Amino acid sequence: MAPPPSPASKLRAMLANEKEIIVCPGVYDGFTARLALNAGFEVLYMTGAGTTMSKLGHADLGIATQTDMVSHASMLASLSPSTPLIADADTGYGGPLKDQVVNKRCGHLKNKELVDLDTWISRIRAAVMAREESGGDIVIIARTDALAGQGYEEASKRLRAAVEVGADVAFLEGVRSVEEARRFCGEMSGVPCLYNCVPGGVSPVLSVKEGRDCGFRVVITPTLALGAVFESVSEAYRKLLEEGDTERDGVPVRRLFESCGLEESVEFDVRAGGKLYENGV
Ligand SMILES: C[C@](O)(C(=O)O)[C@H](CC(=O)O)C(=O)O
Repeated sequence: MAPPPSPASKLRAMLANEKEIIVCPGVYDGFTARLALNAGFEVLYMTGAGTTMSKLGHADLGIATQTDMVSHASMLASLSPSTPLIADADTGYGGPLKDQVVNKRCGHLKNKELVDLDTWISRIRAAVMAREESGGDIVIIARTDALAGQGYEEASKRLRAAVEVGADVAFLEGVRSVEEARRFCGEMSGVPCLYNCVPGGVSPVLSVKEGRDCGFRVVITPTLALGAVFESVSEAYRKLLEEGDTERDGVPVRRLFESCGLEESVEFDVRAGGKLYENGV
């Protein structure tokens, strides 16, 4: 029997289908990844900002290390090994990928500093070489932050150069208008383009349909889950502190565990001959 396709080749096949727009919910921990999988998403996006906030409790200022990102991505990928995971690799930590200085910041903050084109391209090339040497087929997404400080022409030149050395997808960070978005997708002539949808950032918030109409092939929503948790958890904590409300109608704990694979884990153990859970949990 042929081995199942790798998640990377699944993502490649989705990218090859020009009619398709790949919608990637931002996930920042195992729980949000489970919720996204349970909802039925076919591709997940591990946000670096969310990883830094959830794992380290800090803002997106280049505080997370390569080890933080790799361990987080490995954990998320393990929850559904057949599901493609797009993982933020920031500036590559001394190697690839985005073109900010290593002390990067969220692309929607001010006064970003960039490395020069040659330095950035060597980062992308390093990722491409690592892919070749590993015999893998991961999809490399090149992101430039040049739009804010250096303008459209420079940003577009950088992305073209990145594609020339082997990047698969172009990510123009901080697109400023729908017109710019359309122009960019049109001019990248066939190279799949990614849209970063961040409320309160510098880019318009586009629906999936609007993103598709502009010509984007991939949409990521890095802060979607963070925003939802921010609102609802802040309110639940406020109610507990100020009103002593302990959530009488809260989500039953079993349902929470079930959302994270309770039944599958028990079933796996019983099938392996384990006795611990044979009478149920
Ligand atoms: C895409 C991004 O790099 C991320 O960490 O997911 C961030 C998202 C954000 O902070 O809103 C970005 O720099 O845009």
